[in-house]
Amino acid sequence: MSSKKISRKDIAKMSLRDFLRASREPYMRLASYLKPYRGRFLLGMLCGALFGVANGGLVFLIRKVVPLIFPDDGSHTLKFPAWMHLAPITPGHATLTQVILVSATIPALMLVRGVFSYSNAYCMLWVSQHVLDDIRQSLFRHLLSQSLEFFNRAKSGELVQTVFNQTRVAQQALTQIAGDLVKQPIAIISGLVALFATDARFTLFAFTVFPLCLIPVLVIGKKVRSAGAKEEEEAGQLMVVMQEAFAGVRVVKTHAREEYESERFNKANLEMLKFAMRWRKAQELVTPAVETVASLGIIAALIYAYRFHLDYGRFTALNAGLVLLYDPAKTLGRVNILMQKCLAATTKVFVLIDRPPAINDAPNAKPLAVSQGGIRFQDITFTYPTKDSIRPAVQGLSIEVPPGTTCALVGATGAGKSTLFWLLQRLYEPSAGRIFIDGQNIDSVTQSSLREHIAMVNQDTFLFHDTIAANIRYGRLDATQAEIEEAARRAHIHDFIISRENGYQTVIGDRGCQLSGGQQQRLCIARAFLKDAPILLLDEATSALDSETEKYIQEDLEKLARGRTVLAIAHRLSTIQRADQIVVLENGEIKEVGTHAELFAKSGYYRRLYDLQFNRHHGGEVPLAELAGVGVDVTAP
Ligand SMILES: Nc1ncnc2c1ncn2[C@@H]1O[C@H](COP(=O)(O)OP(=O)(O)OP(=O)(O)O)[C@@H](O)[C@H]1O
Repeated sequence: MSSKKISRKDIAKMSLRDFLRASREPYMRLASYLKPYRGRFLLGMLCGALFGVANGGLVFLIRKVVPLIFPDDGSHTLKFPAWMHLAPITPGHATLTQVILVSATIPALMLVRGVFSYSNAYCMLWVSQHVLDDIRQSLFRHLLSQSLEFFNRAKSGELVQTVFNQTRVAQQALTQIAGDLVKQPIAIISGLVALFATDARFTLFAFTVFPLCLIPVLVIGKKVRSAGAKEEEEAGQLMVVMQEAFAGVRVVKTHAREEYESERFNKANLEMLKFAMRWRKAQELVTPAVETVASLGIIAALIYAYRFHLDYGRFTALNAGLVLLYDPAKTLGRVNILMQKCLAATTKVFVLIDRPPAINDAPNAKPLAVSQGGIRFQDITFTYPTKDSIRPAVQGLSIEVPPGTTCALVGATGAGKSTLFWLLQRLYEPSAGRIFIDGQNIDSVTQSSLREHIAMVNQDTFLFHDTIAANIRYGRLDATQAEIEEAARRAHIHDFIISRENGYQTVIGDRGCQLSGGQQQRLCIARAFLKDAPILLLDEATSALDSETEKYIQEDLEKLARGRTVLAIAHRLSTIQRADQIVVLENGEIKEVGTHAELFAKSGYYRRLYDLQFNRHHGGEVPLAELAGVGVDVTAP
């Protein structure tokens, strides 16, 4: 089933009937989430219905009890069923005990009605929280299954808003509306039955006014549709601003842009406030408008009582009935408004849930079986699926990396080196060509098994706001503490960890911000040691670490690379010199392939890179990227 996206403009233009028709599909989808909880949901509905019936019962009861106190209103002796063994009560001659006993039935029925109301609310809340949990989970899981391309385009703040907030609004739609649509109409019907049974003519007379009460609901309802949807949209924008400011707080601070960010936040906040106010104002207007129109009914009732000499007991019961009808009628009026707001949220949630992931496992996909770890790129061409991609990031590229060897990728910035990493992990699909690992086409194996066999250490380390142990364990979730410590030892970070007061249980802050750059990289290396994958993707750091740390990390990486098939984006000549094969890339195509000695002897592009380094620096190692990327035209003869 798919959800067609309905724009705000469409919603604003729709008539109520069209709107209800369009909104049926998301509600049917929502209702399908109720299936596992239908027992409790139905119980909640039943309690709601019994609450409604109790409403009418109260009118009957008042009608019976009040005349006992007022003897001259023409009512008859109150007789009880024989099995109750109670003496009849004659109006005006009831004893105090009898009055107390009979009057006590009103609070007793109120209590029963209250229990039904509470049980209804409790069941609906319970069901709604579980439904919310399920919708959130399936949405979150589904979002994570989307390709990298999806996340490149999506604003993470908006995603957070949809997963957290829109699902909540959708859940309210389901339970509050489903609950009220049964409870309130039954309360109204039972109230009406009691009113008609008490005095049909009075009820008809009073209800000449009732249809008028619907007018404000319909008029105002139309106005709030767009405001409700727009408020949700603006809330998404607010989340985007917040998320970016917090995630990029270092950039914000180092540029002293706190004021600027506050302004952005303020602007988004005011926009949201504008629509929130519009929505709330309309919602709040419904009640007084309905009440004002309904008060006209009082005139009708009083005229009727005067004209037809209504007795006091009957008059009290009828008025109680009208009062008891008011709340359900008001709630039903609000349900209409709530439905309008919920539709936008529900549609948004299902549009995301229905979005198929760009990359799926083949129907008969098997787990990848790696015996040696040989990699082969065969005639690969790939263009990023963005509107402004004018040329392929990688074109007609073939590379063979024999098992257990290291292949260094060299080239200027934007040459396509990282793209090869993403393609090998099947985070993007090439438009032409195939990639094999140990002879198995990677699109014929499961994505999870493929990624289990590949470890990646890159310069853009990401650590979670969690303990050191948990961050290392991310490499292999079933690792024991001893294995985690062993990995940390091999990455030369164990001593540092145990020197901390809480050792492996030290929490390292957002993105590991309480650690230095070198420590963060070592944790990532430890993670890769723990993963122990046969294929290693290595993106060497270009960021300035002090030379000693750099040297140690280089040693750690060499140790990590031993016995594995390595594809390395090499920024250091020492790595390149040791590589079994160097692939020099330019604009997504292979320029040269060979060992360091072969390429050096060729006097080509690679030789220029090399010479440039030594001519400028007279020895000492500097990152190749510095030459290839930043301001140095390595292609110049
Ligand atoms: N997500 C993306 N969407 C669109 N184009 C992209 C995307 N990522 C990279 N590109 C483009 O693809 C080309 C190759 O990029 P890639 O990241 O592979 O280069 P690189 O050689 O790794 O560069 P660097 O050394 O600077 O990291 C570049 O022109 C880049 O602009």
